[in-house]
Amino acid sequence: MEQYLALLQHIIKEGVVKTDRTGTGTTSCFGYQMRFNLQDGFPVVTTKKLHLKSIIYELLWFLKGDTNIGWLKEHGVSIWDEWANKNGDLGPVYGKQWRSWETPSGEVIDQITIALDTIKKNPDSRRIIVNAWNVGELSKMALSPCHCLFQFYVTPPDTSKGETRGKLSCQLYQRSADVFLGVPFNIASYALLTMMMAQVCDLDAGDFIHTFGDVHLYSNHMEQAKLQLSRTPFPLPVMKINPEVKDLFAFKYEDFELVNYQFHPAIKAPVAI
Ligand SMILES: Nc1nc(=O)c2c([nH]1)NC[C@@H]1CN(c3ccc(C(=O)N[C@@H](CCC(=O)O)C(=O)O)cc3)CN21
Ligand SMILES: O=c1ccn([C@H]2C[C@H](O)[C@@H](COP(=O)(O)O)O2)c(=O)[nH]1
Repeated sequence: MEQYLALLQHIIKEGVVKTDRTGTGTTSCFGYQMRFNLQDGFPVVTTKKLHLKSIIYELLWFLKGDTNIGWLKEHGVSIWDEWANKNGDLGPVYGKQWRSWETPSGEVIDQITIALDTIKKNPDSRRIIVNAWNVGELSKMALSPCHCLFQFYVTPPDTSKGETRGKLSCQLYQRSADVFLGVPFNIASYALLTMMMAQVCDLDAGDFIHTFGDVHLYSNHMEQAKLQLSRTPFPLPVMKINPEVKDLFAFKYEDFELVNYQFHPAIKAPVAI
């Protein structure tokens, strides 16, 4: 995960001090990009222990179209607790927009299913986009989408190299990024989504490209970031996914196994609300 350490270093070196909505204060840059070849291993931070269980359950929860924290809490995941109302609702956040975006005429659009169908039937399409930034519903969301738009791209097989399968890549635009707490989650989550989508479309996983708007380190994460930079990263682990699953919406937590994950000790940090 040299890419992640380079991002931490970039913010510490080039960032400007900026106030923010939460009142915490950040060091921030505008615009940055990282690329992960998913054949090189699963991109999980190794310079601290990452809680992969929360990441997998959160992704399955998005894919269910769920926007209430009840299901996450049943599985011991608490990362969304601070933003939910007393009934556990977050408003029309990611799950709603991914699976059931409502148009003014009352039509309901399942963007994920459309993306899957397009990858299978029209892989050269330049319109394979999922957008969570539903301007008309932002005021009803507990938090505006941070990972707000992603696009898929299919590379055809290179027959001169004997390849028989194409590769699926994904690029995410993240408008706002908490580099210490959020970004390790976001990288692993989209890398996994790309691998799952590739498997059910009979493609290999290609690249995950992570593009940022306001990418920041909170002032109370600076020491933790420097501690990570003092540690030597380990080789990346491998994510094994149950090959039997051919329906994106049928994946369960037990279908994933992270093999050979070596990591440095966890580092605690407060989340800015
Ligand atoms: N300021 C902020 N940063 C975020 O990353 C973030 C938000 N707000 N609000 C919405 C979601 C919730 N996300 C979160 C929230 C908390 C952790 C967190 O506390 N992580 C700890 C413990 C992980 C666990 O309990 O599973 C960590 O060490 O990674 C991570 C992502 C990502 N998002
Ligand atoms: O998946 C996520 C969700 C949230 N974040 C971070 C980015 C910001 O630090 C806050 C959101 O605050 P805004 O004022 O709405 O930008 O949450 C993240 O990094 N990843």
